[in-house]
Amino acid sequence: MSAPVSTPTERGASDGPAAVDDGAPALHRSTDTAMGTIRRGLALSPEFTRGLGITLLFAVIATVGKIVVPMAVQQIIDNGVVARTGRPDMGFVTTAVTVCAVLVVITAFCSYLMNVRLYRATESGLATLRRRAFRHVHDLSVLTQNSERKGALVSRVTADVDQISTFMQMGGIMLIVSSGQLLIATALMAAYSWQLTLVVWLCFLPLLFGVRWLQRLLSKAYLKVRERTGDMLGAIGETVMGAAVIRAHATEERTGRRIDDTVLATRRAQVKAQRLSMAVSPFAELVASVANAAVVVAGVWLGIAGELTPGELVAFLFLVTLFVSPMIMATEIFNEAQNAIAGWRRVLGVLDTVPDIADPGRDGHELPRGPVSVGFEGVSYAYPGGPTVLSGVDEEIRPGTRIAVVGETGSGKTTFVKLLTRLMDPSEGTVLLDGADLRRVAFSSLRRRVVMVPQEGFLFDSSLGDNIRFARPEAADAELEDAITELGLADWLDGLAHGLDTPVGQRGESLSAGERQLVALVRAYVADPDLLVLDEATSAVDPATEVRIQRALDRLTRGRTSVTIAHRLSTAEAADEVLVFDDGRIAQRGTHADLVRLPGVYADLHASWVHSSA
Ligand SMILES: Nc1ncnc2c1ncn2[C@@H]1O[C@H](COP(=O)(O)OP(=O)(O)OP(=O)(O)O)[C@@H](O)[C@H]1O
Repeated sequence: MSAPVSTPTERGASDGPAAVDDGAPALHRSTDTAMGTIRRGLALSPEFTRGLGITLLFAVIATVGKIVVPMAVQQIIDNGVVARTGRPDMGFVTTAVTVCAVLVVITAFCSYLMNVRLYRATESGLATLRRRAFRHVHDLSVLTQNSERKGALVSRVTADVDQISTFMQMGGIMLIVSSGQLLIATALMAAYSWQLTLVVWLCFLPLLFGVRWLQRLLSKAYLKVRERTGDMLGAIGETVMGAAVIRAHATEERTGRRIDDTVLATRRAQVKAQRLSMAVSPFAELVASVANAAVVVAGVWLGIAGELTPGELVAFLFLVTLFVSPMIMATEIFNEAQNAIAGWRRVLGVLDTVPDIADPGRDGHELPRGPVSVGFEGVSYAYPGGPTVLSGVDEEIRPGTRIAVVGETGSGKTTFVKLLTRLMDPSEGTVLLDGADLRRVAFSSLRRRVVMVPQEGFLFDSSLGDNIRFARPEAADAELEDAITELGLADWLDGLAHGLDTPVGQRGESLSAGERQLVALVRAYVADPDLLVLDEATSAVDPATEVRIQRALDRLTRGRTSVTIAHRLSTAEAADEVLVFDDGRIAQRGTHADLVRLPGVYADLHASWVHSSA
């Protein structure tokens, strides 16, 4: 693919541990505690709390409205059905019912408005969180991304965010309503009878303590669920991507067993968490039944003592229901909240991973246009936690030179070009472009000047034209056609029934391997870089395509500085100079003609090339 060096962040071995800087406002960084996680989550998506005051006002009205019915019942029983005159007062009953009906309608409307506002706020907040998380994943270095399976990474920004969404939309709304309902019910119950209120609270206290204890267990259990889900999605994603290899090696059964293991592990984690959470609701219902029974007994006793009217006792029983439902609801929300906090933690975990290759941004150096010179000064590199794989590289590449990089497998060629394109920073030493330390060059400038064409260019499921203009979306069809002609590929384009509109399929699978290489080369040509870094494809193509590729490569590299990891003898022969890698060092440098005559690594390589093509 000729994508510009736009993933310029790769974790160098010298980097310290990940700290936090996601460009977000200064945040409370702790996610150790549930509150810390919620605070950070809310600060990252301010939409969650925007306009919360008005939403709360509707919530208060909607909640206060709930006490209208119990109060009306009490009034109707005590002052309507049993009026002071001794006869039912139908006028009072009618007025009370009418007022009650109006208030219930207002309450329902406020409840609707509250819901709409909360949904809107949570959806906006989640959209921000998703966008932030996806962008951040793109800012992370290839090395950091590779340390986690792609599926697991995707799960962090999809499934985990969805989990937060479930809580924010269902639980969040209920939490506000339930807390208000609990407070109001308590206040009104106390107004009717403080003794009965005490009875109710005494019944519920064990539940509160029990829930706090369960919170810790549930928190761990749900974090495990989220981790297992990530593993499962990662494993499934990987096997879907690698389906062809799995089939080719007939490892369906073994792969299936691996997937089964992750599915079973997820199931086990879910069952464990659910078993814990299921204990909460029956316990709450038991407590509620005990509270109701205790209120009836104590209420009748208080009534006999003349401290409670029948209407007040009936109203109190209504209020106990009003009290119990948020209590039970709160325990359920609590489960959702644990799950959501676990999800939030994992999303924040992604955001807390520092892009380890920093863009100097506006303060960065702008490279002037024209063929680039490249310098390596005392460059060494070790992958994180690994041995040194490149050491003491001191090289100068003059502007406009075509360099072929050759060497045994594992000798450090790819590492060399990754450092050159700043996919990683050296552990020691400096890489220079036009004399400027690569670390000081602005990404925008680097992306314009330097383009890397990997072995297997990634094609997007779009048309041929769209894939070619990937780096320059504004390029018109005529420009693309000119580029194709200039690279000597007009006959290839003419042979395609739909020309630039040819659909390439997912990952370019509707094209042949050779054609995908051609697309990658034209894409790089259209991007018009000054330094081209190529990893020559190793896949065999038919002779006609091979000729086209060679012709295109020759024209593409003309007048530019180019560094090509060469897997073919012809590429090394055509280069101005050859860099020969051996065990992480540059063992030889020179023209093909000179090197081939000297005994050494290159002569051996050449011999094996000649032998294999004989
Ligand atoms: N991401 C990585 N993490 C750890 N070690 C790595 C990583 N990539 C490469 N290496 C190691 O670095 C060494 C050099 O690898 P490199 O890919 O640069 O070799 P190469 O010459 O390009 O090989 P090939 O021709 O097979 O592509 C090898 O020993 C390899 O195992």
